[in-house]
Parts: sequence; C-alpha cells; structure tokens
Amino acid sequence: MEITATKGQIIKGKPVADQISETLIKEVNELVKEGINPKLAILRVGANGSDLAYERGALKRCESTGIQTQVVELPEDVTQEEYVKTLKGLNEDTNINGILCFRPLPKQLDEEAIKYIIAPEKDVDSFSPINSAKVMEGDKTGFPPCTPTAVVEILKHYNVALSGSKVAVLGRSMVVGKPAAMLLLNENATVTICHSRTKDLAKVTSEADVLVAAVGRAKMVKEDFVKEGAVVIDVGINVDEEGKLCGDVDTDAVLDKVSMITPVPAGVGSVTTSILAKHVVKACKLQNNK
Ligand SMILES: Nc1nc(=O)c2c([nH]1)NC[C@@H]1CN(c3ccc(C(=O)N[C@@H](CCC(=O)O)C(=O)O)cc3)C=[N+]21
Repeated sequence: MEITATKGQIIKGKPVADQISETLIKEVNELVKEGINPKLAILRVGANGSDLAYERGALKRCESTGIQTQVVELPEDVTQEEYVKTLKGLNEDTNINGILCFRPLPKQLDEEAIKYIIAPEKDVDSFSPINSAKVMEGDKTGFPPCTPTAVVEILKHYNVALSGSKVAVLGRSMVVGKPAAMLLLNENATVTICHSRTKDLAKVTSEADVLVAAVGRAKMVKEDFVKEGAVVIDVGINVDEEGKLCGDVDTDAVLDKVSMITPVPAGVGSVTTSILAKHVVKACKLQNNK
C-alpha cells in the first residue's frame, strides 16, 4: 500500500483581505459621494525593511479601497522634540483621519511619552494606552492593533475553533503578542503567552492547538515546537540578508506535521493592511458623526 504523507495546507491572507476590502470599497464610495475623503497618515523614522514592507502593503491597500494617504518620513536621528511636533501636527490636521506610527521607534525617542500624544480617535493601530485599555476591557469602541486583529480574522475565516481551544502566543510585544493574547481570550480561547524566558519553550508551544508565532526571529519555530495537526499563524516579518521577507516559522520543517499554516509573505501581513484600512474608515466615520 502506498503511504502518502498529508501535508499541511498553506492558508493565504488574500481571501480574507479581499472580503474585508469588498465592504470597504462600498463604504468609502458612500463617504466620497458626500464629499468626505478618508485619509491615513503614516509616520516613519528612517527606512528599515519591515516598516517599508508594511508601508508598501498599506499604500497598495489604501489605493485599492479609495483611501487617501500621506507618508511623513523623518530622519533616523530625529529628536524627540521634532517627532512630537510632527505627530501633534498630524493630530491637528483635520484632513487626516488615521495615524500609523511605525514601531519600534529608534532608541533616542521615548515611546512611553509619545504614546500619550497620539490622538486616540486617530490611533488606528493601538499605540495610545486608551486603545490598549479598550483591548484589555473587550470594549469594541476603540482600535485594537491591526496585526493581532488580522490573526483572529484569519482563524475565523478558515473556521478554526477558538472557544475552549489551547492557543499559544509566542512573543509578548505591545504591537503583537500581548494584544493578540487578549483578543484570543475574548474569543474564549485558553491562552498561554510564551517568551524568551519560558522554560521548555518547545514543550509548551507543542501542546497548543493553535500557535501564533510573533517573536521576530527568522525561522526559529521548528518541527518540535508544533503539535501534530496544529494550526500555525506566522506573524513574523523578518528581512533576510538578501532583503527577502521570511517568517518566524521554518515552514519546510513543520509543513508535514501541521494542519494549516500561513505563509510569509502573503499571509498575515496582507490582512493587517486591510484591517488598517478598515480602521481608517471607522475613524473617519466617527469623526464625521456617521
Ligand atoms: N505600529 C506598528 N504596527 C505594526 O503592525 C508594524 C509596525 N509598527 N512596524 C513594522 C511591522 C511590520 N509589519 C508588516 C505589516 C504588513 C506587511 C505586509 O503587508 N506584507 C505583505 C507584502 C508587502 C511587500 O513586501 O510588498 C505580505 O506579507 O504579503 C508587512 C509588514 C507590521 N509592523
């Protein structure tokens, strides 16, 4: 008898993103008819690869959904004063509905101070503690961060059971890991947050039905990190020596063991940008009492 290995299914972001975009295009059209033009401002310092990848994706998504954009680029050695002045300018600009500040910020900038400056109603990627608190509270009136929201949307789209399931989140950043854990908890998952100090890391992650990898270390998730039949969401956006994008998961090493896995690129990132666009439209509507 021939034995055929069952490979895991690569689940792409595009169908999820397309579905979100379809609704958005209609919403933006309605707004434009009334003379309202949703607009996103992107605030970037320097030019690192993962920020540029997000920027390319975001600009493409905004263009295809009819959202206007403005990129503000500050030099790598920008001062705190200059960054704050620029951010306040965007807060006050009534043509701008949403602001995305790429993170992490370079060392000379005080992120802990800056996060209090972004206007919460324009904070489309949950930089402000007001929006982080709403994630914690399960309050849907704010803006949860786009990447963790994309993770949940992908899992729902592909009908992955979350309620009661064991989910391991690898990474604890404020951009992905911590809020992802909260959003998954809001879906009634049993969530374990793992990080660099976790003992027997592979043992802990390999007990999970769903593994969300968000550490930012290229291909560190190997075969022994995953449970047989697990669903793996690879959030990592690492740029290798050749400038190519790769995830936190060694996909070739785990593919035979998992049931589904997202690719990088064309996975979570493409959904992140559609959530971002959705948040800009939501912000725009709220600011115009719609
Ligand atoms: N405040 C903040 N929030 C973030 O979520 C955040 C950040 N800062 N800094 C940078 C990283 C990186 N990141 C990406 C998101 C989407 C794509 C994306 O759209 N990727 C496309 C391809 C893009 C291309 O290469 O053209 C894809 O994976 O198919 C990439 C990278 C979010 N990050």
